[in-house]
Amino acid sequence: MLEVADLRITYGGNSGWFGRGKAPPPTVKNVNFTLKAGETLGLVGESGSGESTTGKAVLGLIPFDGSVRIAGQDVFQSSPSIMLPIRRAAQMIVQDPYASRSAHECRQGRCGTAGHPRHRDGAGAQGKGCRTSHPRGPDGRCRRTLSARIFAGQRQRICIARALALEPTLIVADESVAALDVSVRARVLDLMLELQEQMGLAYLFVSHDIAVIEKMAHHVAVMRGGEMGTRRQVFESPKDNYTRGLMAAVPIPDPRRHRTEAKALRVS
Ligand SMILES: Nc1ncnc2c1ncn2[C@@H]1O[C@H](COP(=O)(O)OP(=O)(O)OP(=O)(O)O)[C@@H](O)[C@H]1O
Repeated sequence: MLEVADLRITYGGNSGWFGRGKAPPPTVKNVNFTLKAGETLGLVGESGSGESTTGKAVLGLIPFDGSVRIAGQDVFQSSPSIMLPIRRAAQMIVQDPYASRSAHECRQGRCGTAGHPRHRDGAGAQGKGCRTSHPRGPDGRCRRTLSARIFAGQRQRICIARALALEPTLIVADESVAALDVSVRARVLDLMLELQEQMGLAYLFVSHDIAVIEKMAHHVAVMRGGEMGTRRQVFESPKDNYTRGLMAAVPIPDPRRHRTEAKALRVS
């Protein structure tokens, strides 16, 4: 579904007076991974290590060096006629459900529609979007509600619905549940897993929340450190020091385990 090879991204490539200054260092370099249909790759790393940048490059939203292929087609080098279905097949679920909705959009019945008008097939896409945002609720309820009055979980489901309205096969989910409280987050993640099973979706899942990655990902790639493997390999027996440090920084919500581990650290 997705092949990324030797990805390199530099922001502000031409710096200085007429671009003659020293080029800034790349934000992302040497990134390689693949993602199969129906699977999730969790992209983790400390803040600023370039996961979001990588997600944007995968969708062709920012320029990059190297190669990104979706369903075998090069994201930048294919002709527009080849790219149109590929752009429809790869969608993003954004990080902030509050920033992504205007207060009146839902009332106007546009909350379930998505993408560039060229991608839409009118009422079909809109109806599908609304059904997806309310899989267990009455059809089209969101059309009558101001989005300012929709609660966070519902908003995030609308973001998911927008991404799904074009029937994508690949979704880049960039901190998609970061703005949600714990119980709503769990419900949205369950919904995403359910949709993955039903639609065979591939997710590139970017999150700083290791617990979210542990729940969602089949494979995990660590930015900066570069370790990659199955969820089990990376979480249970990380080989790289950077990954071990990243895992050790995750707070343990069990005070008894925390005390035992702290004691063990003091003894050693
Ligand atoms: N448009 C931009 N122009 C210049 N620099 C940018 C731009 N977007 C991001 N950066 C810089 O690139 C680096 C990586 O940003 P990115 O958002 O990809 O990181 P991240 O690991 O996803 O972290 P976070 O989740 O905290 O945003 C950061 O230092 C950031 O300041």
